[in-house]
Amino acid sequence: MGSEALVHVLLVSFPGQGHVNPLLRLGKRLASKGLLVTFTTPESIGKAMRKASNIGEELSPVGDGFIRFEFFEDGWDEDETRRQDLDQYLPQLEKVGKVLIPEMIRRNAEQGRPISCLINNPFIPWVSDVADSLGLPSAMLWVQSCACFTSYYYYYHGLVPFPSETAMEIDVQLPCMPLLKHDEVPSFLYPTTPYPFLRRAIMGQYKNLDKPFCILMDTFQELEHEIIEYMSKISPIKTVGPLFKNPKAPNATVKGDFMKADDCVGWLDSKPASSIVYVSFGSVVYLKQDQWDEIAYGLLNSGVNFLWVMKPPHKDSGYEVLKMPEGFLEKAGDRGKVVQWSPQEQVLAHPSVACFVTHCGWNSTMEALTSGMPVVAFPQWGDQVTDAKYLVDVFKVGVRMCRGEAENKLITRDVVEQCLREATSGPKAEEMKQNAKKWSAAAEAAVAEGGSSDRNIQAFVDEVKRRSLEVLAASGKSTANGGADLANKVAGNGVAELGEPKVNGELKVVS
Ligand SMILES: O=c1c(-c2ccc(O)cc2)coc2cc(O[C@@H]3O[C@H](CO)[C@@H](O)[C@H](O)[C@H]3O)cc(O)c12
Ligand SMILES: O=c1ccn([C@@H]2O[C@H](COP(=O)(O)OP(=O)(O)O)[C@@H](O)[C@H]2O)c(=O)[nH]1
Repeated sequence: MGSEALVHVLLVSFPGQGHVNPLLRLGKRLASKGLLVTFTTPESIGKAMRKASNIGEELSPVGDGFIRFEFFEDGWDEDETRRQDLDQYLPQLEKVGKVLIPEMIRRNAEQGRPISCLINNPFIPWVSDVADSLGLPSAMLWVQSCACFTSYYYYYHGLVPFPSETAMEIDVQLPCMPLLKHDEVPSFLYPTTPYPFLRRAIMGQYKNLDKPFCILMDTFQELEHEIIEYMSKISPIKTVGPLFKNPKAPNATVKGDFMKADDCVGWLDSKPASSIVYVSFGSVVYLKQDQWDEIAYGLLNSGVNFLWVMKPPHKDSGYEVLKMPEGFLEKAGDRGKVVQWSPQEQVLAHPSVACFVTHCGWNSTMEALTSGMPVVAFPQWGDQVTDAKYLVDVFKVGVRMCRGEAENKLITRDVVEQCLREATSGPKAEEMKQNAKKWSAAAEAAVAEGGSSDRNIQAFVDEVKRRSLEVLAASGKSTANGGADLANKVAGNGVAELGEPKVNGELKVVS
């Protein structure tokens, strides 16, 4: 069967690594269930992805379906510095996306691949408006935890008091969640956050939350059981995680890294079991030089082996380029390896790695839990502070090294050393390892055939197929004939002239 006959979904991603990774993983999961998936994000990132990963023009088979890429221009010059300012960049993406995405949809229909559903991640909520205007259904992939989804939901609707200028230090109690201390609430919600643009970006998604027919989440029922059950009654959520485990296509080579990972697996292989600490703060967090130095000395003094990711800052970010302390690399010798970007999935799965010093981004959190890897929590901002609370107090797989950037406290080398020792040897380390292994087994079961996330993905795929029949019935064509009629009905300005969708009982699912 050719890819033309498959139901086709378009995934539109915000151009950040922590957003592309989960959406692309969802794409592979949907493809493995027999859909044709087109993944799109701005060309500026497309260029980086093509260079770093195996992404070509062609269709890649994944399980029973296929995935392909198309990128769109964001309308700015390659070296435009305004991209660093989300208050300017997000409106620009919306302006060009509202023209170029409908054009992409029309082109695909003309080429015999009519699109049946749009899926976006947060920060680009206008994708649902584009879908609406074309009479297409849309879904959203939430890329943080359900606990954070709930926190933002309660904040947006003003359902409980949050820290405010007049009451900064109040704790927040949300249903089915542990009490969050004021500094465990996602930090974009503090009145003092240095990143109000990220709060605005997230709130923009909540303004449009009634548009997607489904909110997919990269978490799993067993992990956040009570809060998922509670929020399911309020919002059409479906948990489909951990997305980075794909049992039907485990070796799919399609990856969305923006930077080529440095080769470090040979070095990991050369070290004894459970002897290495892996240190990474994700793709957007940058520490200050004095904090970096303390971590370096903490690593040296603890005597552990370590793999440390030191990624260069974006040239327009305004961050200082960090340096290792004088003589650090010589003192570490073969005990340590510093890389610019790591193949994190492989690192976390490696038997030589004992624990993960992480900024607790949600992707890193899910990857650690799923890999059965204990963590040392070093959150900075946003959802990271909430994720750290869960890793340490709820999932019980972590040691806390700090409480977040808002604390404005230098974590000394002695504290770093002490946390590393606690996480790598002794009874606490053993207990965390056992807990991490339990989460890993629960995660495997959730994505295995018939598991909670697998059932939810299957139900979503079935729903997309059902709705695709409605869309095609409304355009008077079936997928097999290319849906050129739909293409004709999509006007140049992106406004579809379709009537009310209606089901045509005679059409059959063609895949
Ligand atoms: O890429 C960005 C950009 C950005 C700015 C300019 C530009 O031209 C392109 C991109 C801004 O904020 C981000 C924030 C992020 O938060 C991260 O988002 C994850 C998923 O929501 C969380 O789990 C993590 O904790 C959190 O650190 C992740 C990102 O990838 C980005
Ligand atoms: O050296 C690195 C550092 C990070 N990552 C990946 O980048 C993503 C980072 O997402 P996360 O939500 O953890 O943090 P963010 O970068 O969004 O703050 C995760 O999928 C990591 O596996 C990676 O592949 N290599």
